[in-house]
Amino acid sequence: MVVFSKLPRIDHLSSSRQPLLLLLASILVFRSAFLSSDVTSSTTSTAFPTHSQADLASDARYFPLHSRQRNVKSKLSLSFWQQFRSLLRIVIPSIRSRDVLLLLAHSSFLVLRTVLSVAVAKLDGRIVRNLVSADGYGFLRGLALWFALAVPSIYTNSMIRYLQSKLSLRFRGRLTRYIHDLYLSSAPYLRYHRVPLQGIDQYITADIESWSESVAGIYGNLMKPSLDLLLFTSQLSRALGFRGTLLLFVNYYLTIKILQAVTPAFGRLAATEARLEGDYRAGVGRVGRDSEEIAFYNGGTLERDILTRAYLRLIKHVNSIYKIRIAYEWTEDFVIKYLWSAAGYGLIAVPLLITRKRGEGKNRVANDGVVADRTETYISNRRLLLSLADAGGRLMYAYKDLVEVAGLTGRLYTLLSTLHNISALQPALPGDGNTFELRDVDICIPSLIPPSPDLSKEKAVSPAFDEDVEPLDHLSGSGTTLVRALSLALRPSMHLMITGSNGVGKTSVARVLAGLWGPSGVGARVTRPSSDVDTANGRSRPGVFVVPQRAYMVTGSLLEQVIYPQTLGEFYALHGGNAEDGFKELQGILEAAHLGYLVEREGGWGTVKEWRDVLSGGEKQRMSLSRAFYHRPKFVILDECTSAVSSDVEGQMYEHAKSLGISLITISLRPSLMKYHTHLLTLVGDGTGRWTFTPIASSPSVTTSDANPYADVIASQQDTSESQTNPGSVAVAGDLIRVLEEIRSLERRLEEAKVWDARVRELEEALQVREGGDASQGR
Ligand SMILES: Nc1ncnc2c1ncn2[C@@H]1O[C@H](COP(=O)(O)OP(=O)(O)OP(=O)(O)O)[C@@H](O)[C@H]1O
Repeated sequence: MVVFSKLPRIDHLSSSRQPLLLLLASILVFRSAFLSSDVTSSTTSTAFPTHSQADLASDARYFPLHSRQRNVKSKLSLSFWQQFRSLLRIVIPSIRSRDVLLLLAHSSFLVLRTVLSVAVAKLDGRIVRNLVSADGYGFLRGLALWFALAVPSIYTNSMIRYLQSKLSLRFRGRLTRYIHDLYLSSAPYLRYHRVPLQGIDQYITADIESWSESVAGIYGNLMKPSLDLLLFTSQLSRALGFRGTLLLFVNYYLTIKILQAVTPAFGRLAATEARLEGDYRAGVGRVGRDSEEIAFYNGGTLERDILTRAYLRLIKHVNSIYKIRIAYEWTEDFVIKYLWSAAGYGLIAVPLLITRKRGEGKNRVANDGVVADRTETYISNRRLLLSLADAGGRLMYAYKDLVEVAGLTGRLYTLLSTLHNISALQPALPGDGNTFELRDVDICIPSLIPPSPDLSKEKAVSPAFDEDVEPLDHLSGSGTTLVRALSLALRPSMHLMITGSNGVGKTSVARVLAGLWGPSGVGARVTRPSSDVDTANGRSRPGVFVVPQRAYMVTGSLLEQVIYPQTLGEFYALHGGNAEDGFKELQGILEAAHLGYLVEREGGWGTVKEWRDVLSGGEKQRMSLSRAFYHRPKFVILDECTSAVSSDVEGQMYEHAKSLGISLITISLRPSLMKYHTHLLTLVGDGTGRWTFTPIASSPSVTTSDANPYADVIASQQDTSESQTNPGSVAVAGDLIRVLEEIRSLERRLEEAKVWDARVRELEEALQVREGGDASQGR
């Protein structure tokens, strides 16, 4: 009786209903205000602000490399919480952000659901009490209240689900935006080009999505059961007294200890699963991308084996997770469903049995009231205990989810810390804005070196780390040296041809010239031409533009292929309301690239196709060159980009580029291209890094001093640097030039031979005609 007298009587429910109704009403008002603003701002809510390079640079301090997860086996280690906090800073950037509002709304509904659960438990007891004491009116009133409570309960549940999905979407949106801004960074970082992680698409797509969903889910899964536990325990403790409450806490403690002992390293398992998923996804992507080449080789069977192996590795791992989970789930089910319920029965039964013994011998009328009270208390307590068991179960599931989130957090942190710790490439010197100059530059293959000794130490102590994360390198260190102490200066109207055998480092020189690789060497200096605004047409003119070996076709319309990397918005802004002029200019550019037929054939500038597959190899190369014609850079680097173009068209395009005032830097092995250049850089390729830089004196393409405003510059360059070399390479360069000259003279003779051949045929025909005439006269 002592126990029951401590319980709040159900009759007092009506007085406690007031705050409940108040809470409900305020949440409804808050929610309607929230949703209406949601509808009006639906377009902006998904567009998150761009992060500037300065913001990103200052964020780097939150992503140091040394706080990467040391040992995933320790489940929720300190480093996990540090990493998690760094990621939270991105998804909830400020206390005044909309996400905090969403979290508040979500939390309010979670609190409301718990309050409603307690009310339902009490009402349950009250209905049964009315039944036992045969109070028909009370029973009907209870039933009416039951339905009244159902409405907010159902509404609350659906709002919790809605707000959770919304939170997850916003987390994903913010993280994606942040990583896009960081990953697709322009020079001097070029992180998308220099990041040393494999399977980056898996990190940016699937990992971000899983992390956002799990984190939004975990908030509800942790908060609701924790609230339930608090509230139900406080309600029950009134009924169970000190000893009962103590036993309840002993029960909690034992549960946590047992489950901790049997919980596997879900974090590491989840991280490995994501990595294997990424390997498989990359394999499928590769086959789709290079399907034609694979089909030419008939390599389907081999590719199938490679994909199957990747898939089996993934499935084997997923299967092992399922097996590991069996033992855990057995224990979890037993503890939560059976141990907790049994403990609950015990806790209720003890006081009941004790009071029964004490109450024996009292009169029958009094006993009727006691039985009704006892039934009500039993029903309420039993419901609370069942809800408690349920809350405990959900808390344990949430713990498991949290450990899995630790794995995903580790992967995302690895991505972010790697991106943040890619150092900026050494900026080029400004110079006069029109000159390309290299001084004592070593061209080195960037080596796979860890950026700090700390990291290598860390990797050594962390087996989980080794397993899941590829070695971290920075594309700025110095590895094998391809070219030593390269020095050259290029001014406008100087046209350079770079030649040398395969793999000698020609493209690598272009990488340094374009700023993709940093220069190495003591006192190395690079001066690059800068972008200018063309005074003639007010358009920006890039200092350098590269047409790479492999033609790249962007996703989008035919127009976007030509103007790449300019955006459609920039194109239309440039031409104001008169885009027709722009299209006319572009048509002229396509004509110059011998692609004039394309617009009509493909159905207009707006046609969107998979251009990579639609255009032939030669067409793709000509399209790439047309981009250079469109942007009219001061210098264009042409890296074997006309190998699939016929030599007559190739020559016309080279001449066209020069007529636009573009200086050529051509990487090629074709001697026929020499005539379009004024200088030759030869990479010797004997492993010593030697080179020669020589004027091509007899170049027929060098314009006369009348037409060429820079002729004096060229002349002075030819005078002063007849042949810039590093020691010992003069002979090799001389040989090469002699060979090239000989080829050119043979080509000239071949042309002459064709003329003589035609003349001989002409004379033979004339002779035949004369002989025929003589013969007829003789007859
Ligand atoms: N990122 C890299 N990592 C490792 N090695 C590289 C890397 N880039 C280039 N190399 C190596 O550096 C050497 C020079 O490469 P590069 O592409 O500059 O040659 P190339 O002279 O342009 O050859 P080709 O005429 O065949 O196009 C090659 O042996 C190549 O394998």
